[in-house]
Amino acid sequence: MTKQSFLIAENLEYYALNGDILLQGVSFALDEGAILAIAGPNGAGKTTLLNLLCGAEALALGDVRMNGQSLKHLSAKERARMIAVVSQQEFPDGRLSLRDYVALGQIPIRADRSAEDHARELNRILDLTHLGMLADKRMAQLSGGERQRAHIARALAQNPSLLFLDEPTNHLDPDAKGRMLSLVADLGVTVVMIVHDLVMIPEFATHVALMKSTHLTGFGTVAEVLTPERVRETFGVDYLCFHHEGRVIPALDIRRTTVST
Ligand SMILES: Nc1ncnc2c1ncn2[C@@H]1O[C@H](COP(=O)(O)OP(=O)(O)OP(=O)(O)O)[C@@H](O)[C@H]1O
Repeated sequence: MTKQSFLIAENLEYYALNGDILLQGVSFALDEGAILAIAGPNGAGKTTLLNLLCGAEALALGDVRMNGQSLKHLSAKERARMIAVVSQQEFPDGRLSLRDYVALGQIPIRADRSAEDHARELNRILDLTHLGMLADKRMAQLSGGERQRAHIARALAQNPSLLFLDEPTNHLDPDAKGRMLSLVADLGVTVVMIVHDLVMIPEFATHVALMKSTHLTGFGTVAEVLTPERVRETFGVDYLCFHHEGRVIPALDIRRTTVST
């Protein structure tokens, strides 16, 4: 018997209320522990796809299966024990302390551990995300980058087996960006994230889903999908690869746009 993929998307379709197609014919299979970067031009349908995969929006057609179970048959409680999501629309109560905000992530798994174990795990996550020193600050007092790290820490506190992130490096400076993506890549959980910065993808992702105008233009390993030809076809910019100290360093020539998106 062949091993079943951990996350399976089968012919996903989604429509706006006025009937416009927002997503069509999206199918892929991802193994456990893979890090999938979803990339594509603005308006391609990346957030729509992420929302369907995590169950935030109901599918018009198709199915999403996680660990063999259809998302349609999972209760909200079962989903919360499996999936954590950091969207672009996180508006926490500014009066909450950072520590209390991150602890909200532990609610779905509260019964799994003792209060002491939860407190210990919370401190570990605050350290891991370099937020320990800020734990008593109120959410309203944090900078944009600190708040973004807090959202990710809250998601980690949920101890998910599948983590969905919509542009996780938003507001982060280059050093914090690198540290956050390394952290996410080393978690050992399956991750699906929208990434705008193409040059980050080879450093942290194992797989790429390229999107354009409501559908996938490529799905596969980074080496298979992130090629100069496909990037030019999808984004209309030149994707260059430099060799430096035994590594391939990608770059975008954004002044050489070739097609409109
Ligand atoms: N509820 C909705 N009703 C109508 N149109 C929608 C709705 N949600 C999204 N759209 C449209 O669907 C398209 C895809 O939106 P989506 O947010 O998925 O794109 P995206 O690839 O995430 O874009 P960006 O990179 O700009 O965040 C856009 O043209 C958007 O205007």
